[in-house]
Amino acid sequence: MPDTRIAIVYHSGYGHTRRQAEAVTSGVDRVAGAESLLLTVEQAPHRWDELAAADAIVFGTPTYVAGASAAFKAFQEASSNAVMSTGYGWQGKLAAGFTNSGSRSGDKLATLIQLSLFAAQHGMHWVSLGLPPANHSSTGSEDDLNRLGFWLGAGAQSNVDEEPDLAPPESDLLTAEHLGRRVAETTLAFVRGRLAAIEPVADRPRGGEFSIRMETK
Ligand SMILES: Cc1cc2nc3c(=O)[nH]c(=O)nc-3n(C[C@H](O)[C@H](O)[C@H](O)COP(=O)(O)O)c2cc1C
Repeated sequence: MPDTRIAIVYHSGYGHTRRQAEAVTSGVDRVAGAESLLLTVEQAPHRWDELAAADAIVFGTPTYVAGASAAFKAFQEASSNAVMSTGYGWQGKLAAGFTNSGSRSGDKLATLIQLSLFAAQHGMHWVSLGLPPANHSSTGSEDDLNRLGFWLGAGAQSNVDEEPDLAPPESDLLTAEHLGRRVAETTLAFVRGRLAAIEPVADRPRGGEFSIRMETK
């Protein structure tokens, strides 16, 4: 049994963002105690129970016309009925995001902001990329991790005349893998910390079944 399960929900029209999603998944699976669940936005609406059981959800979409793709937006809207309206089941989960587009900028930041607002509307805790920006000096290169210089999530860039076996480049896939590993490690710390904060009823002076141990200096 893994200690934590992390879902990755993504859309990819032509396969490039799928490569990024697979890299996030492999980053999650590199962390002992963590297990990934990779779902497309087409599959996710049939798997709400499995998403409810995950401790974290990583959202991924191509940037189409300066925002998430219409297919990803449809998943967002479906979650409003299926998750928000039925009791905010994703509240307290961790979240992160990634996006891929044709241009180096391509307005990907707008998409990452959109994903983080989506997580906030669900009451989730956002995990940032956690890498310094790179490829911004005379010694930088396209091979650097985080070559596109994002903080909010993982960015990738795919030349529009290249198939997914060539684009996005390895540096962007390694950046996505880093995000997956970071989300898994952060989620494990969060889940284990939450468990450690819960005392069994026998240790409680009064009240219900569990108490949260509040320690003050
Ligand atoms: C409808 C549409 C809109 C797009 N808009 C943008 C854009 O705003 N910025 C950008 O850099 N690339 C844009 N692109 C290019 C895609 O982001 C790029 O080809 C990406 O790799 C596609 O990912 P996918 O193969 O996972 O669908 C657009 C592509 C399409 C089809």
